[in-house]
Amino acid sequence: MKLLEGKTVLVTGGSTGIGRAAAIGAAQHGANVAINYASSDDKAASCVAEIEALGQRGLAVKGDVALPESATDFVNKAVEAFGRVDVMVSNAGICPFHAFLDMPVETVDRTFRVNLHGAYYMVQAAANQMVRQGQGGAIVAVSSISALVGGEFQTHYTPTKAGVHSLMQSAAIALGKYGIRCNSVLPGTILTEINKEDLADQDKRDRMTARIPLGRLGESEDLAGPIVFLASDMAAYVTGAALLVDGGAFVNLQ
Ligand SMILES: NC(=O)C1=CN([C@@H]2O[C@H](COP(=O)(O)OP(=O)(O)OC[C@H]3O[C@@H](n4cnc5c(N)ncnc54)[C@H](O)[C@@H]3O)[C@@H](O)[C@H]2O)C=CC1
Ligand SMILES: C[C@H](O)[C@@H]1OC(=O)[C@H](O)[C@@H]1O
Repeated sequence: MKLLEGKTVLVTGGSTGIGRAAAIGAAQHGANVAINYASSDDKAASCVAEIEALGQRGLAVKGDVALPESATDFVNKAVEAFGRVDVMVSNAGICPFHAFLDMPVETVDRTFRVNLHGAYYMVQAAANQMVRQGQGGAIVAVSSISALVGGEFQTHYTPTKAGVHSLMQSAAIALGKYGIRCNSVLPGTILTEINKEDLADQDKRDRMTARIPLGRLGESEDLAGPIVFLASDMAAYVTGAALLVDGGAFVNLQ
């Protein structure tokens, strides 16, 4: 059963990792997919090729999510290509691990701008388009287990993920009257580029794995199903919710 047949799905940071898995998952479920990407034209092109190989239409739009104009540009180009926006997956993010006491101002600023401001502008631009269309829509933000728990080297990052989680709650209230649902997924530790260097430390990797009742770190594809579900009409009465996708790590105190 295809859950997103005929829908147009937009994904930020869609050329790699969780965003790419969401884009491909949406295409497997019958959606045309536009991805926003920051830098690598080759990775974006290969994602579009994968979407097209599934028989769907794909589009890649370059843009820094930290800039408000990237959001309107992304939405406008997707509408030009596909006629509408049904789903926004706000996923782009960075996590430059760093100690707290000597955290550079620029690192804090950039992390906030990409992860939180970027999500805000993208969600707002998509919501305005959905309101203009008058047929509702779905927004899924990629927050994190880090919205709920801290990290010694993530003092600049975890507040952005709590912020994204909170943004989905408030947007769910603001947009409910338009039939637009807003939810977040809260991934645990997923093996992607964002933590490749951090998890090269085998001790840390083993500690993270030991905390997970399902016995393994996550893969990007583990997020595709939950994101597609929240984007689909199967979740028609789900809004303002947050879905942990962490193999059980959060609940594992002892
Ligand atoms: N990997 C993990 O363990 C977890 C990741 N997350 C979140 O998942 C999201 C995706 O990250 P991953 O797939 O893990 O890593 P990733 O590094 O593969 O993906 C991040 C994507 O965002 C893009 N991006 C970064 N800055 C951007 C900008 N200014 N404008 C446009 N795109 C930009 C990157 O180019 C990349 O494609 C992030 O928001 C991250 O915080 C949340 C929880 C756990
Ligand atoms: C990048 C980290 O490995 C990852 O990011 C998150 O949001 C998770 O909490 C992990 O710490």
